[in-house]
Amino acid sequence: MSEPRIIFIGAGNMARAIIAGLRRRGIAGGDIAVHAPHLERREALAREFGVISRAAEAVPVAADATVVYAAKPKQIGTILPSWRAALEAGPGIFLSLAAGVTSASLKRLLGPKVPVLRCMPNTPAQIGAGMTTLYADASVTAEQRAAAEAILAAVGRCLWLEDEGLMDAATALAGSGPAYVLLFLEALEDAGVFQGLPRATARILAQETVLGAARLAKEAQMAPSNLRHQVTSPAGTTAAALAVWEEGLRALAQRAVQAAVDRGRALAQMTEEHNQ
Ligand SMILES: NC(=O)C1=CN([C@@H]2O[C@H](COP(=O)(O)OP(=O)(O)OC[C@H]3O[C@@H](n4cnc5c(N)ncnc54)[C@H](OP(=O)(O)O)[C@@H]3O)[C@@H](O)[C@H]2O)C=CC1
Ligand SMILES: O=C(O)[C@@H]1CCC=N1
Repeated sequence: MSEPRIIFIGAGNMARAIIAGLRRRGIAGGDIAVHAPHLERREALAREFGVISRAAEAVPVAADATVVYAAKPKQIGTILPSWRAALEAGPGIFLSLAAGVTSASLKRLLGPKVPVLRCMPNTPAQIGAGMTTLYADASVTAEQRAAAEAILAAVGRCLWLEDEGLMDAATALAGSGPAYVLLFLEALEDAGVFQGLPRATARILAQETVLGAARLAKEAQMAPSNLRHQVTSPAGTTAAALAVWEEGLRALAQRAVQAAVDRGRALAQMTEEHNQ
């Protein structure tokens, strides 16, 4: 049997989502290996997707392999050094999902020879509706970028950032973003229940409205403000509600995204200090 070409370090939520996408795209289970400490977690992936389950320890990898880091950012300094020799041996690439961990940090851990790429997917990847930003510096070739993008394209849309400094903002907007939208959904559902709608009805109304508005914004190719004006009759119900939202929503969005950016930078700093 040939060696797997896509090797996951970590068998958690994001690894599972991406593996599911790769299998949907027709990548063979035998082309994918998963390394993680807990037998049950990685064996569950092996049963469900036919991938190769392996202990956490590093092993030599195929020359054209992509090693995907899908364990937690704070563990990166202890996990990566053992993979350095395997990665340095071949022309394979290293693709990190770790929030906040910079290319410079990764290169310090893996050495200057290993092509390092970063990405920031999000949890709608579980259903193939993910939004991933990617970054690689100028030393990474077009073929290496394409190999990384092919993996993330299996779970949704991909966008490249030219400036690594913007990865923190992308993480705060799209990486964490599903949680903001889900909180909004929950709040709308509760507000509907407060007005007397049955819970199940309020949930359907909230879900379909958020989904429909997001699709409209994407497909109509108009600014959200123009589409909002279409809903807003003079002195009508929408105008009354919007006046309340405007009391705080924009300022809250700014503060929330800023808090995520600040936290990302603090975590990166802690990871950096931990790795020195
Ligand atoms: N969750 C999210 O919304 C997003 C997360 N990310 C990033 O993705 C990465 C993974 O996050 P997520 O999937 O949520 O995390 P999880 O906690 O679900 O998964 C982490 C995995 O790492 C494994 N692990 C722990 N130690 C080792 C080791 N020594 N070697 C190999 N694997 C190990 C764990 O193994 P075991 O199962 O055996 O315990 C677990 O499977 C993080 O870096 C995060 O920043 C990026 C975008 C969005
Ligand atoms: O909350 C976190 O730190 C990770 C990164 C983006 C989404 N989840």
